[in-house]
Amino acid sequence: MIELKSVDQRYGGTQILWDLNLNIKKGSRTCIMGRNGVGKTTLLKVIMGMLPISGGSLTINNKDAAKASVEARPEMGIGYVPQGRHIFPQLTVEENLKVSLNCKRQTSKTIPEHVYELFPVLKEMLHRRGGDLSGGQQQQLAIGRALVLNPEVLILDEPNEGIQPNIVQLIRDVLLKLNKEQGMTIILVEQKLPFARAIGEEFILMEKGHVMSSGPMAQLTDELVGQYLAV
Ligand SMILES: Nc1ncnc2c1ncn2[C@@H]1O[C@H](COP(=O)(O)OP(=O)(O)OP(=O)(O)O)[C@@H](O)[C@H]1O
Repeated sequence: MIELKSVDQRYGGTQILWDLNLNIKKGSRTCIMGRNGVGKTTLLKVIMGMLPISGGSLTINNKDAAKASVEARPEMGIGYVPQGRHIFPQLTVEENLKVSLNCKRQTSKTIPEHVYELFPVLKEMLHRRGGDLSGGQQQQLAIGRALVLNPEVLILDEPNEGIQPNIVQLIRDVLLKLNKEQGMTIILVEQKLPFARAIGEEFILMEKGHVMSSGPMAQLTDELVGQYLAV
């Protein structure tokens, strides 16, 4: 459902992504891995339409998405949880969640109850300012905000950075539930191997803007880990 063919991307004169090919299937769980600075976030931003590509093609549900703006992504059924969460600190939890309701895809003007069922703390803290929440609560808010639009694909950039273990477990359980019960496609950038193995059915290993290896998670050998992930 998301396909990249020979994609190149540049920041000014510096090429970051090189001849990148990727085919994300509907209902799959894919984990993108690699050391710091290899281009994982850049790849997600390309899929999100936040960065233009300088070569190749990007299609979403067989439609050319290379020139479609980031604002068009929710209508295409894509939800995004950025690195660093990017919640609005001055707005309440409820107001943060309602930000998504302004999007055209959303016909209802209320927050779907399942968001609170998945993350009960959001209901408890509905009137608390986003900036006053803990890191783990903010991450639940960031994921909840993306889920308000009932996306078909959920893209997450290192959701566990600086999060305590019980919340990491909750996020893992929520992602697996969304995938298994709703068939939601999950694309995850993750550096921590146990979490990547728990979520990913497929892996993609990147280095210096290239995909070096990909396949079923069972084929992610210690040798590949040593070569492309260990620091
Ligand atoms: N706005 C920018 N302008 C120029 N170069 C950038 C910009 N953003 C990122 N880069 C460079 O692009 C490369 C890839 O960065 P990117 O953030 O995609 O890597 P990453 O694999 O997600 O790293 P991390 O795990 O640290 O988040 C890095 O060399 C980075 O310095």
